[in-house]
Amino acid sequence: MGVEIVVNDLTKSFGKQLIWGDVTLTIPAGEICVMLGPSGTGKSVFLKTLIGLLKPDKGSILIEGTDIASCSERDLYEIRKLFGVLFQDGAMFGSMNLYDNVAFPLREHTKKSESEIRSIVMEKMDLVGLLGAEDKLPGEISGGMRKRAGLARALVLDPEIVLFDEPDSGLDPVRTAFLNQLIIDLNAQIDATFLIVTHDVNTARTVPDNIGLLYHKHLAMFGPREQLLSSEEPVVRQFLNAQRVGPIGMSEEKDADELASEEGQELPPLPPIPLQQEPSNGIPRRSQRPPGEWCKEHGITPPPGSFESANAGLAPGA
Ligand SMILES: Nc1ncnc2c1ncn2[C@@H]1O[C@H](COP(=O)(O)OP(=O)(O)OP(=O)(O)O)[C@@H](O)[C@H]1O
Repeated sequence: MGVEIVVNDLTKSFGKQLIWGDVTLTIPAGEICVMLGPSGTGKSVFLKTLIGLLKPDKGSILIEGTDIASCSERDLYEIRKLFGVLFQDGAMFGSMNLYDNVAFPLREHTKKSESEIRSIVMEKMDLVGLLGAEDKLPGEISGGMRKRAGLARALVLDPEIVLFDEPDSGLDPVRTAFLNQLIIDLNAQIDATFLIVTHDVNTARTVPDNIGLLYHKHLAMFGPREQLLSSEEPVVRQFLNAQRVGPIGMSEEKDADELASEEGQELPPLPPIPLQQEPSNGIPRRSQRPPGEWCKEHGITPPPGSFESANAGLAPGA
């Protein structure tokens, strides 16, 4: 069913450099969340902190009652078994074929026999559409296949939480669309909690239940997809619509002169909120909410044309 992650008042610095501070959010069990933010705002650092690879300076991360920011190494080892991680480049061992790469965590962390391992590896390879490619080396396959192999490996220990670090980086838009569908289908099937770090605005607009935005050393907003897609908050609006006008500049924040020169510039209206992408079998995911529910509950009128199509409001160039 997936587990909840409760992050409270988290702060992380490297030496004197504050990466982000006061990050508070709850990643709900079984749901899909996307974390966005300009380059260098510390999204990867956030993922690494969640799995205990980096220690925060302050704050807590509660998972099933254990605070992984302060627990013992032994407890951390146990908690880490709940996680599957898809690293940016798939993080495959180049000298091992896909079968051995996917089998690796099972051989390292369990006492399963080779025949049990075989059945799990083949099941996960099937889940990600890679049956038949077991003997290939990572260098012999495309980037998209490597990501799917990395995903199969992230799933072999039946994780309750799956973290995706830029799953779409380096993929063309069609491969990204297939990978997003696979992510949605997997969530429906295994019900784990998914957190995806991405730069792809279209992915953020159509895939998740919730969106977070890290900006300027803090969490600018975190909430249901409809909340962020209907938000007039300048940073959220600029980022989710891939616009140049707004507080985010070429290298993080615009200075006062740049902002002053934009004064009076009319912002384009908010684009329609697209329908959330559904599992390919058409059966709604357990955590899926009816389109428009959040807006209705909060008395927000969504932009005209919202919830009419999955491609509504595609940001230009996204
Ligand atoms: N181990 C480390 N030691 C010191 N500084 C680090 C370390 N890891 C990351 N940083 C710094 O933390 C900042 C945030 O890095 P991070 O990779 O998390 O950003 P990001 O938002 O994921 O960026 P991108 O979108 O470009 O992948 C960067 O300035 C980086 O140099």
